[in-house]
Amino acid sequence: MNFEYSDKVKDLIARVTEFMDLYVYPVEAEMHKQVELDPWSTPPLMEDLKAKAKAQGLWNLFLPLSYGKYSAGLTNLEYAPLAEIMGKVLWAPEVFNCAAPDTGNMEVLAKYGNETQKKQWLEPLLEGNIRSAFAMTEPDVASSDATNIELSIVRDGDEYVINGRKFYISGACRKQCEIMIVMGKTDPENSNRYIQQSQVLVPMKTPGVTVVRPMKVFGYDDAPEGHAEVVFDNVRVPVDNIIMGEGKGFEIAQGRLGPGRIHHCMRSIGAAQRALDLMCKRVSERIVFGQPMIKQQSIREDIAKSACQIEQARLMTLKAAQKMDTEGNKAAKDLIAMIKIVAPSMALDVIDRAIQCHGAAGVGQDTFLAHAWAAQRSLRLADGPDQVHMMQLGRDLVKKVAG
Ligand SMILES: Cc1cc2nc3c(=O)[nH]c(=O)nc-3n(C[C@H](O)[C@H](O)[C@H](O)COP(=O)(O)OP(=O)(O)OC[C@H]3O[C@@H](n4cnc5c(N)ncnc54)[C@H](O)[C@@H]3O)c2cc1C
Repeated sequence: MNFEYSDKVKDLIARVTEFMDLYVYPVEAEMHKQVELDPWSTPPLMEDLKAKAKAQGLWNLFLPLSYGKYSAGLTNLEYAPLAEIMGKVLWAPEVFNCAAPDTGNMEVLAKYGNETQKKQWLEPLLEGNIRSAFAMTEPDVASSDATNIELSIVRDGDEYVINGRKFYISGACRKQCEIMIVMGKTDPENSNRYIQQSQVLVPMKTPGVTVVRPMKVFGYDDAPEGHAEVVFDNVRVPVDNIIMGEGKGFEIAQGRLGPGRIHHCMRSIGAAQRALDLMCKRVSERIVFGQPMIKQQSIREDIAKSACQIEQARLMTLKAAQKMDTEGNKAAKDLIAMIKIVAPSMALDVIDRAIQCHGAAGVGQDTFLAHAWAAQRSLRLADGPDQVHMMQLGRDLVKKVAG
């Protein structure tokens, strides 16, 4: 394995770092103020930053080479250090049009959408002109098992009629969110539970779609993105809005998750690294019992353990990314599961230590730590709870050895 970056990637790392230093970190407080004023709209500051990033060619870096004309030309391995830098500020990935759930939705449309769907939805998403959501989880069933999904999609002539309730649908609260990819069942009685599901494009403004409320994450509403509870009450869309065809929902969901999961992990590493950097600064400045905190052995251990954990996770992420690039997402399945199990918990450990070093300030609003902790804790659920990855990984590893 060779994780030495090419000159092209070194240049991008320098440019994304400089962009963050010049334009993102200095406006973190201002961004929060703008969000508070109008929680469910894209803040004007975000639009300014997007325009700057786009003008500098720091745009859509996430889309791997295999997506042809839509790709910015980077492999997963090359994108990893860039996503890590963006992950240091929760809202920064959007500045570069590299934020979930849009990234996953763009990948789905690029890979599985037809030409009309691409024109109508992928192109404005790639331009950053609209936002999107992916609606799978339902409050009434254990949604970590996609075969449980109950939302019904029934064909009626040239239309599908959709009924059901979803929650924690990231992005759907935002006024600029125009399209949802909705997972439901077109064939609930099929004896094969993996072809009961389909994915359908539902414009947010379709009659019968209601955003009931923003769900919270440890008290955070994560505006302007938010995580919506959404009701579908006799929602009608043309049959052409189906992606790939009936019964393909599960297959598309599987195809979407590999890249999305590893992108989350890259950003988790960035969040952990920023927490460690803050911790280092704090312990060298703060005097406890007559000397800087760093003079204490336990603090040095916290710093050392955090650095070890971050580097382990980083290397594992790079290995998974490289395998995706060289052998495909399916071949990298085990490594992606491993890093999805490891990275958010690692980030939680590191952020928790950083919180402790910061005392009360660590749980407050003056550092990014508390919100970062909440986001990383959610990631142990979102895109599949840890236990589901472990269940599948354990099963597959044993199969390889014992047949
Ligand atoms: C901040 C946030 C954003 C999200 N964004 C989206 C989104 O945009 N779109 C969307 O569709 N969903 C989204 N989700 C939902 C998320 O994907 C689901 O919460 C997740 O898939 C788990 O489904 P569930 O909540 O129904 O939990 P359940 O399926 O009810 O599982 C509950 C718990 O059961 C345990 N469990 C499950 N299986 C096993 C097992 N095999 N062995 C042992 N224990 C097990 C796990 O501890 C699991 O956490 C988001 C969630 C959060 C918190």
